Amino acid sequence: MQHPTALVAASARASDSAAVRPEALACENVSRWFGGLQALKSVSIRVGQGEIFGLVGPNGSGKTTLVNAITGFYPPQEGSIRLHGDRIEGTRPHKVARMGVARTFQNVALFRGMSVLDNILMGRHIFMRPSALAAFFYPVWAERAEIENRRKVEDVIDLLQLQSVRDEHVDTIPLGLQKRVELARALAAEPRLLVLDEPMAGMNQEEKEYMVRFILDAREELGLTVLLIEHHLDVVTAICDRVVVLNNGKAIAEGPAREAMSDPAVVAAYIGGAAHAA
Ligand SMILES: Nc1ncnc2c1ncn2[C@@H]1O[C@H](COP(=O)(O)OP(=O)(O)OP(=O)(O)O)[C@@H](O)[C@H]1O
Repeated sequence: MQHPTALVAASARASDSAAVRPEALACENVSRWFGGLQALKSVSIRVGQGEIFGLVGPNGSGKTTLVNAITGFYPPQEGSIRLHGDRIEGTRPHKVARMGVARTFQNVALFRGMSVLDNILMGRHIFMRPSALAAFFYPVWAERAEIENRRKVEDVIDLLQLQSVRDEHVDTIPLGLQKRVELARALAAEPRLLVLDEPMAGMNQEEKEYMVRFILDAREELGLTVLLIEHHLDVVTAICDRVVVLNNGKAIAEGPAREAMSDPAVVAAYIGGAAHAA
């Protein structure tokens, strides 16, 4: 297992080609208010296919609000969002999911009382049709679909090395593994864009290193684009091709992670804010 900082060179090489990648996601002048509070102020980002793009900024800067705008939970009141060229602003979350966007949440959001395997299978729900009727009229089709769902889930279990806990209840496994199960459930949906909201929150160093490795493996093997909200700045500089830094709802820097993070406006925002970088 490589330490995250050992991955800087690979990330730097990847960023060289970031500008010429085809577009996966583009937000243009996205704004969102909550009552009198403007949480996003005309934010624009462009994410290339296959990039790991970091969303960084002090607490309350608007990172989750931008992710919620993209995934349809809180549509923007101004601006546009394109996913692989299609306009999606205002699209409902389940439709955005069907268009190939999967996300994990800041606080672990697993189905308590269910096994690791069943939680990951839930990630396949977007491929499941009204099954009772289908199973009655098309038993062969339903059986094939079930086999395919289970095969995909087994692939994800192998990729994220979850074999040893596959039958455990999620409540009984450590937080680091719960976060990995959440990632597995997102990958089971076969997304093109994977949105990770603080996947390493609350993790120790070893758990962080595993998570870094799995995100890189998933990007590599599944050809994903990744949008990553992360407070651990060592991880951000190690694995993100590019980042945008938000502060008070505004984008104050964008570019390769190291350059953006050393921008004087970013340093000032972090000193002035409540950053809890590692
Ligand atoms: N549903 C909501 N209702 C009202 N205000 C909200 C809502 N969601 C976010 N906000 C406000 O919008 C601002 C941006 O919040 P957001 O959660 O996007 O920040 P963040 O950068 O993700 O913060 P953190 O790093 O702490 O998760 C904050 O002032 C927050 O209180």
